[in-house]
Amino acid sequence: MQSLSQKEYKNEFVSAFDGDDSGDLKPRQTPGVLYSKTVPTPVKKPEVLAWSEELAQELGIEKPTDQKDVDVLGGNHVAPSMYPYAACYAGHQFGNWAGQLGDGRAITLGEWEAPDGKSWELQLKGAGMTPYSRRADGRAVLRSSVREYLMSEAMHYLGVPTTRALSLVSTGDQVLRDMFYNGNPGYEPGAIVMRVAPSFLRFGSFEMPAARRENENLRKLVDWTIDRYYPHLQGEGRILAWFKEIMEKTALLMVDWMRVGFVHGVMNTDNMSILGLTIDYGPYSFLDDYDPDFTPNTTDLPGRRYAFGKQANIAYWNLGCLASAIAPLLEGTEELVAILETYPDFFHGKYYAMMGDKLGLDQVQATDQELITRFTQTLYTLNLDMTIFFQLLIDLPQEVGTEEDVVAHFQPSFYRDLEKGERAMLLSLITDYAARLSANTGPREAAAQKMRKANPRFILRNYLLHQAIEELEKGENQLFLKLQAALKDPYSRNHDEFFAKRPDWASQKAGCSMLSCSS
Ligand SMILES: Nc1ncnc2c1ncn2[C@@H]1O[C@H](COP(=O)(O)OP(=O)(O)OP(=O)(O)O)[C@@H](O)[C@H]1O
Ligand SMILES: [Mg+2]
Repeated sequence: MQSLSQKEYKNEFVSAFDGDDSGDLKPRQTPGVLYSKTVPTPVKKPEVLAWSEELAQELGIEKPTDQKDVDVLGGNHVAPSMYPYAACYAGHQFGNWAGQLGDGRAITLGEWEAPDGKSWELQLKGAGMTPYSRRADGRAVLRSSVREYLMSEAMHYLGVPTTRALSLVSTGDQVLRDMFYNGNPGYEPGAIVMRVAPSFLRFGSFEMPAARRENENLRKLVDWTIDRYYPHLQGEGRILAWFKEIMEKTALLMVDWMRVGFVHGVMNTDNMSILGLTIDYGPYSFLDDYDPDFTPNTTDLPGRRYAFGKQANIAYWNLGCLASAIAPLLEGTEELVAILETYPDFFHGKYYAMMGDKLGLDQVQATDQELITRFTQTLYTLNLDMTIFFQLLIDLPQEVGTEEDVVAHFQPSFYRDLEKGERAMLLSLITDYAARLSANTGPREAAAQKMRKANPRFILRNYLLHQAIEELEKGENQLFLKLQAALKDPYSRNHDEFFAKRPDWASQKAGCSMLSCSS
């Protein structure tokens, strides 16, 4: 175990590429470089609110005991071997080219080598102005930092690829935010999350040099990324092979999001990880009642571009942007396009296999695809709670029984009374499902086991986060601690105090269902 302040950090990204070493924080375009040196701006009084001990153990990081370590987490101390920087990236936002964006409030401090030899970037989110802050302040509020801290860890324990969060620190400073975008800004407590990931490179990191026609930078970045993160890909054609892997990782990520009912909310290309990780926890949500049109992001309401059911398509679109960015490195685009076009089939194959696991099917036949579609249609039409419904499905009795029996069994997943036709719809689905389940080659218990692995029982619902944040702002952390414990064990029945639908009061309340990007 080593302490944050005494570690010898590596800075391999910085060593590999030209950067802007000036340290100047004035907002500006930085052509020709992939990053700018950025020292975090000190905060008034950093205090550790939360610490991810399991992650720290894995990385060999000592829990902060002295002020210097806490100061690293708050951006008040930069260890001598660190080279802190903000990365320069671009992006397509809501379908439009946005040009240079960059880390406007994220600062990578250095690379931490873990005992197993793996390297992790340590990054502060909310640590102050960078050359990419544009007109904003480089800060993050407690509300959004709690959401990022808890949710990235929750996703990890759900088995969904994600950036991780090591610590949550309050800064002692106030941050001005117009939370509802209604012209009524107010002060909120500031906070900083230390995130870790093998890399925070995004699709937008490649779009930037491509847009600037900096072919040398682009080629070097692609080569470096493959050597470091995809080292098994060597020789002729490796850029294509690399793109295929990113395509597959991204598709698998979408499948995982659909499995657990996660809606990201801001799938711009600058929020797409080159490693297929979930990155940037902003106005995200789990689904409560199943609705493919649900978007948690108030800014996204007009087009619902980032709604739950559109995520797989948006990922495809985003992969198209990445393909365009790397195309100049290839002789022609035919093969690249051919790989891209395998996405829909690849995704659908994995999607149906995943849904088969959720339903406990031994294998998914063509007729099962119809059954799967009936499930999602029924969930949607009847406004059923996704998570609770699949849990109840695991406990379905061998004998399905009458319509009353079925309705009573699934009652805990209802947000409203069902009409006559809806009750019949549910009965017929469940009857057909039970028949299909008995056609499995394995025993019923094997199906149940598969279902328990595919279907989370605890999800971090927005209203729970909202309540935990309200408490924290009053200086209480009871609910926060309970959620932090529950999220580590999401497939068990050990945290059934949270096994409940979103309460009525939370359905329209800001922060409990929908959120703005203000963070
Ligand atoms: N308070 C802020 N100060 C400076 N820049 C910001 C701020 N909030 C967002 N940005 C910048 O605006 C762009 C889009 O923001 P977005 O909400 O996707 O990212 P984010 O939540 O800040 O960070 P990340 O993607 O690193 O998790 C990014 O370039 C981001 O750095
Ligand atoms: Mg972002």
